[in-house]
Amino acid sequence: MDPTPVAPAVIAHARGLVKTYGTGETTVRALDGIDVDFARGRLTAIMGPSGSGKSTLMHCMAGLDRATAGSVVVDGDEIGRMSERQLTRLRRTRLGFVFQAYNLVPTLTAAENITLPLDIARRPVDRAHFDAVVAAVGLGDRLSHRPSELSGGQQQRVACARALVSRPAVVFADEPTGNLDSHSSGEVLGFLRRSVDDLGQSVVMVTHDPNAASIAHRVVFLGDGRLVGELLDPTAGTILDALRELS
Ligand SMILES: Nc1ncnc2c1ncn2[C@@H]1O[C@H](COP(=O)(O)OP(=O)(O)OP(=O)(O)O)[C@@H](O)[C@H]1O
Repeated sequence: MDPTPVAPAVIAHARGLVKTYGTGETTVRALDGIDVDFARGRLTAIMGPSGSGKSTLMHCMAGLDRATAGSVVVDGDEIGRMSERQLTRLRRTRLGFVFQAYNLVPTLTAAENITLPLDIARRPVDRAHFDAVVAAVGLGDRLSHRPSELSGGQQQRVACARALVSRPAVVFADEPTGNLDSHSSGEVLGFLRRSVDDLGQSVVMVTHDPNAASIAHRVVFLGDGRLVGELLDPTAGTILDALRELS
C-alpha cells in the first residue's frame, strides 16, 4: 500500500525571482534573484530597509504583480503560467489579503464585510468557521456595526476576519499594523498569530516593526532585492540586532 501522502511543509516558494521596473538606464531591479520558502502553518515576517523589495516580493508571491523571471509556486501551482483570469480566481479563492488600509465597504456591516469575498465568489459561508474566526478576532458584539462605528484596530480585525473566513491557503499581510497604535497593533498581531496556532493558517507578513515581526516563527530579511538573512523564533531584540548588522 502506498504510504499516506505527507502534506508538504512549504505552502509557497520562489526560485530565481527577478522583478525589474522600467527600461534602459532607469531600470530598477526590485528583486534580484530570490529563492525563498514559506512554511505551511507558520507565520513568516519579511523585513528589510525601505526599497529593499518587501512589497514587490509579496506582490509577486500573491499574484498581484508578475515577476520578470523566475518561478513562484503557491499551494502547489506555478502562478507565472496562469492567465489573468486564473490569477484572479487564485486570489479570490485560495489567498487572503490584509493591507495597511483596511479597504472595508463603508455601507456594509462588519459581518457583511467579512463574508463579502465569499458572497462575490458565490460560495457558501461555513457558519462554524465564521463563528470561530469572529470569536478569534473578538468582534462578536460588533458584527452589526458599520466601519465608521469601529476603531481603526477593530476595522483591521474585520479585515483580518475577511481574509480568513474562506480558509485561504495563505494570508498575505502588507504592513497590517502600519496605521494602528500600539494597543490595536497588539490586538491585530495577537489575532494573526492565533489564526496560525488555533486555525492552522499560513501567514506571510511584511512589516517594518520589530515588535510586529517578533510574533513570527521566522523572519526573512531583504536587502537590495536579495535575501540577506533569516531568524528563527525571533524576539524584538534579536530582530533589532539583525537589522543593525545588515544596515
Ligand atoms: N511600480 C513601480 N515602478 C517603478 N519602481 C518601483 C515600482 N514599485 C517599486 N519600485 C521600486 O522597487 C524597489 C523595491 O520597492 P518595494 O516597494 O518592493 O520596497 P519595500 O521594501 O516594500 O519598501 P518600503 O518599505 O518603503 O515599502 C524600490 O526601489 C522601488 O522604488
